[in-house]
Amino acid sequence: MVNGYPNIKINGTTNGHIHKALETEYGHRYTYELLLETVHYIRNRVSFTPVVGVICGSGLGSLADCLVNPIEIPYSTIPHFPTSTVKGHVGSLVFGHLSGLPTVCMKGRFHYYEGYPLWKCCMPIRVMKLLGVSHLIITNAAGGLNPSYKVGDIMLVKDHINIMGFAGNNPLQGPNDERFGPRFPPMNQAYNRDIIQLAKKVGEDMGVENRIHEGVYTCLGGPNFETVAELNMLKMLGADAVGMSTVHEVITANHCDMEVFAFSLITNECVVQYEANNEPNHEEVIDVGKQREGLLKQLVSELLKRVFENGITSGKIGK
Ligand SMILES: O=P(O)(O)O[C@H]1O[C@H](CO)[C@@H](O)[C@H]1O
Ligand code: HPA
Repeated sequence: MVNGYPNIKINGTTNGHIHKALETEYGHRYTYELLLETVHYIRNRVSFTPVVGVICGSGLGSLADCLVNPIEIPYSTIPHFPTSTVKGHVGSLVFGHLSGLPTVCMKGRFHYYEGYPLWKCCMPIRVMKLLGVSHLIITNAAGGLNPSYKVGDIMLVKDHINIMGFAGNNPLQGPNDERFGPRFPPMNQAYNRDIIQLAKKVGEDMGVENRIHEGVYTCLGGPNFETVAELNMLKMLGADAVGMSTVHEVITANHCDMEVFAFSLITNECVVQYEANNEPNHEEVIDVGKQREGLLKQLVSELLKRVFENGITSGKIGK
């Protein structure tokens, strides 16, 4: 490997043309070294090493309010960081302690529809990894496809369908730097099963087990909400909830060997019939996030406490 590019040799010599082509195609991507500059900037401002990362979904930024002694760093001031452009995504990293654990919250994420390529949307995940984060909690607002889901319910993500990946759009595309992870990462145990079980138990103890489900999330590119035909297709494929984020983040986090737990707040029921006249909208999505913030804060704080009390590291079978 040379600067993250494969050192391709043809007839015994390194092929400069191929290098040049890769440079043009992928040279704009974040190298390991570039991300270290971002990490260096952050470390100069935060005195502790975060072990937990939380990505706050649309309207869920208040999860960061749980942090004790918060230090907030706007994305716009961090070297090489993209900026947030979506309502309900403030655009800052907040460091502090959550249930006694050193934590960093992303108050605002990056979406493909904002014009960022997937590798850019996922850049903060590698930054969190380099900072020391081992456990990542990913949250999102999503439309409920499963007819048993109601607005305000929580879906613990047990798996995903990477629709954008079907067309070859993947955050790991391009030269692979082994310092982040392997060329061909497995994805069949992408969501830590032990943490899912623990979250169900926390839900029971909070008396909200009837509002908590386990299901399959899928992500489309957005920004438009889906057509009736698209939603019916996604249902047939086995998706229980649909959104415009998370999947590529989960892939990037697994690639660099983080423990991942994700949940969706069901903010609207997907309209799967032509006769219905209700339409989804982003304001409603954010409102539902606000209505459920108390419950989600309690769930996340209690879950994290138990994850670390129980010493859950890998939720993978056989590890
Ligand atoms: O996935 P998060 O960021 O929670 O946001 C969801 O809400 C927005 C649509 O209202 C989309 O961005 C969708 O992905
Ligand atoms: N579709 C896609 N993304 C979403 C939805 C939806 O219905 N609700 C919240 N984010």
